[in-house]
Order: sequence, then structure tokens, then C-alpha cells
Amino acid sequence: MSSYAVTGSASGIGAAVTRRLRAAGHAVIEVDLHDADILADLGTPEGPSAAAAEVLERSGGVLDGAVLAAGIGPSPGPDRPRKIAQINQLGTVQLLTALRPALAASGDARAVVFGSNSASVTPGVPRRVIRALRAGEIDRAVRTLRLFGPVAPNIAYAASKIAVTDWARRAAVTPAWAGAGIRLNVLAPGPVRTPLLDEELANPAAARAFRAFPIPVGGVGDPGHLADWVMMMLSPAAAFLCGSVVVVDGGSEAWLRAGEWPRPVALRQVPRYLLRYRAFSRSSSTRSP
Ligand SMILES: NC(=O)c1ccc[n+]([C@@H]2O[C@H](COP(=O)([O-])OP(=O)(O)OC[C@H]3O[C@@H](n4cnc5c(N)ncnc54)[C@H](O)[C@@H]3O)[C@@H](O)[C@H]2O)c1
Repeated sequence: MSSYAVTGSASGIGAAVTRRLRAAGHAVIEVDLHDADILADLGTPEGPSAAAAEVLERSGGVLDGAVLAAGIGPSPGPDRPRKIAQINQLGTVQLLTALRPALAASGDARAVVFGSNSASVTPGVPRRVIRALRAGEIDRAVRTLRLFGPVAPNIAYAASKIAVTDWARRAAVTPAWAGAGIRLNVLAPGPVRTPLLDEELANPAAARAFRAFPIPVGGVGDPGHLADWVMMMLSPAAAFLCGSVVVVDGGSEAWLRAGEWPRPVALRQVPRYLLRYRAFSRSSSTRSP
């Protein structure tokens, strides 16, 4: 029996993951605003550290995995961009960082952070917002987001997912994570039928935009589909998965972004790339593993 912490366990994908883990005989410590072992608001400055302290106590300081599924969507609402950034990015990073020693204590642990395909398919997310979020300067990010008027929550949502994905990829490859036997990866769902999506589509403008959104497989996902991928990312099969973004979205991202990955270069740019490659090879040969 292994021991896991799951945030956002009361609903949608987090609830489906919790059910899968319990059915497989594992111990799960649930963290959510409601209906959970640990009640915590991960969108407040003190919420993540208080929740982490309780998880550490209940787990005895050793965790085999953590699934960070708590999040809110881009629905309209007062101060929504700030809440989106606080919960989806800052709260997630703070909680997972505080749980790192318990994951390291297991010696072979997994962490799954929830991104979104919104991070790669939303046009017009300003670099200035991402930089501010990365630096933890929410006020600065929110000031810029105000320029976007009614779509500010959408831009904030994409920005929060870009920032949390960026953090996870950078952290995943460091000695503190990869070197401590923790495989940290990002799951990036497309539209999945959960209360988060229902709330978003209750907004007529969002529902209109959604009707034009391509989902090549023909419909939205089910929380169980995503839970299956989380189970894979928690399994021994993920021993060689590190800092990856696993996009599970029915083909939307491929439809919108095909041809952009890997980014091809024009022939005249090759000399510049050779120079960079040589510099990279030199620096990697002096870098410790
Ligand atoms: N459903 C989708 O279409 C979709 C698409 C892409 C990414 N995602 C991401 O998947 C994850 C799971 O979303 P879901 O669709 O299952 O949503 P959901 O609304 O069904 O579940 C989210 C859970 O997070 C909890 N939560 C929200 N704010 C919290 C807070 N401040 N503190 C603690 N818990 C809080 C909620 O109470 C809820 O139980 C989220 O990170 C979401 O951004 C969802």
C-alpha cells in the first residue's frame, strides 16, 4: 500500500483519481475546500502551508505521490484573475514545495501537477503577466490583466497554467526533485465534463466560443479518462518521465498547433544554431549530472 496526497479531491478529476487510488488499495489524504480529510483554502497565503503541515502529520512524513488537481476555471467574477493565479499557480507551487521532503523520503515518488491545454492554445497571453506570476508578484500581474476587460479571467487562467507548468518543468530536472527520486510531471487536459467546465460554459459568451473550439475526437473528456493518465503518471511506468507535459485533450492542441512543434528553422538560421549547440555541448560537459 502506498500513500498519496490529492488536492481537489472533492470533485471532477481529483475525485476520480481518489477513487482509482483507493480502489487499487492505496491510502489517500484528501485536500479540498469541502468534503475532504483536510479542509484548506489553497488560494490564501497561509492555506498551502497549513495544509502541508497536516498532510505531513497524517503521512508520517513519507509520501509516495502527490496529485495537485485543485483549481478554478476562467469564469467571470469579482477579482477572479487574482483568485485564479493564487489557487492554480501559487497555492499549487507552495503546497507541493512544502511536500517535497516527504516525497524525497520515499526515495521513489511521483508528483503530478495540473496544467491545461489552455496554456498552449490561448492566444495573446502577455509575457509581462507570466514574468510577474513567476516572480510571485500577483498585484503586478492583476494590473496588466485588467487591460483585457471581460476576457481577463481567460488570460489569467492560461497564464496561471503556463506559470505552473513552467515552474514544474524547471523544478523537475533539479537535484532536489529528479535527484531525490521524485518524478514531477504535468498533465494538461483539454475540456473535461466537470463542475469547472459547467461553470465556465454557464457564461453565454464562453459557451459561444466553445461551440467553435475544435475537439477532433468529437466531444469533451470524462474525468475517468484523465484519472487513468494520472494513474499511469504515478506508476512505475513513469520512472523515465521527468518534466514532461502530457497533453490529454482529444486532439485540440494538435489541431490548433500542428506544425509548430518541434519548431523548424530556416536554412539561413543554421549557423546561429550550430554556434548555440557548440556552446551548449561545452556547458553540458562541465555540468554535473
Ligand atoms: N475540466 C476541464 O475542462 C479542465 C481542463 C483543463 C484543466 N483542468 C484542470 O484540472 C484540474 C481539476 O479540475 P476539475 O475540472 O476536476 O474541476 P472541479 O471543479 O470538478 O474540481 C476542482 C476541485 O478543486 C477544489 N478547489 C477549488 N479551489 C480551491 C481552493 N482554493 N482550495 C482548495 N481546493 C480548491 C474544488 O473545491 C474542487 O473540488 C484543475 O486544476 C483544472 O484547472 C480542467
